[in-house]
Amino acid sequence: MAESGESKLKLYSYWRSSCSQRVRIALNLKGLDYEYIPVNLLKGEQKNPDFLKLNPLGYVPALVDGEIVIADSFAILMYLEEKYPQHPLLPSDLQKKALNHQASNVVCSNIQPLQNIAVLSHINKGFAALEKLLKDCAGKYATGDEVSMADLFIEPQILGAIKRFNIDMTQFPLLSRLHEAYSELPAFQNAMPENQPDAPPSSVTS
Ligand SMILES: N[C@@H](CCC(=O)N[C@@H](CS)C(=O)NCC(=O)O)C(=O)O
Repeated sequence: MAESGESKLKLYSYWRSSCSQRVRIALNLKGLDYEYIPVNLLKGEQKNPDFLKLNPLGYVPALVDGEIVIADSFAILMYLEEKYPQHPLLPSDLQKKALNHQASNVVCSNIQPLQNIAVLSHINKGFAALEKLLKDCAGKYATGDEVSMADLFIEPQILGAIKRFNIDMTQFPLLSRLHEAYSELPAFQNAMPENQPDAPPSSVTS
């Protein structure tokens, strides 16, 4: 909820953007009301001069909180984490916290930027690394039995891999199990691409 005297958070998002989806999950988990502002990447709206004022790189997501503008999902999540400590995304245990940072960065740096047809093999490599990284610490979720930051990075990437790139996730049993667990959580369900206001009707079955 917006605190009194504060304007409502605004999220510039694209329904199918995994980077935007991470932030949507965080906003949902923390129970924060926000205005959804669609940016149609296929129409090139991320390159509109008005949007470039928010993020000169021309990427979604971007979060606007009053006078504060933050682009880049990682920076947004850190901001939300500090300003709205409810439902912490980072465990207090230092090792698990570091593991969350590491897993998040595997997605951020080694999977998502490479997510196009020519480089699908990099996605498989990143998923294989995540399987190894998490094998000794995963509980119901990536680093234990509570949802934490790594989960927010992992699920949109799995969804994208399945729905857009037809990657066979059975080769990644741990990630497949986590995917099942996420699919039962309302915060994750409500953040799904097809449940966003700018999703085309046909996306429900895609
Ligand atoms: N590191 C950035 C990456 C942002 C990013 O790559 N966003 C993609 C969508 S997931 C985008 O806006 N692409 C638009 C384009 O390539 O023109 C983040 O995590 O927010």
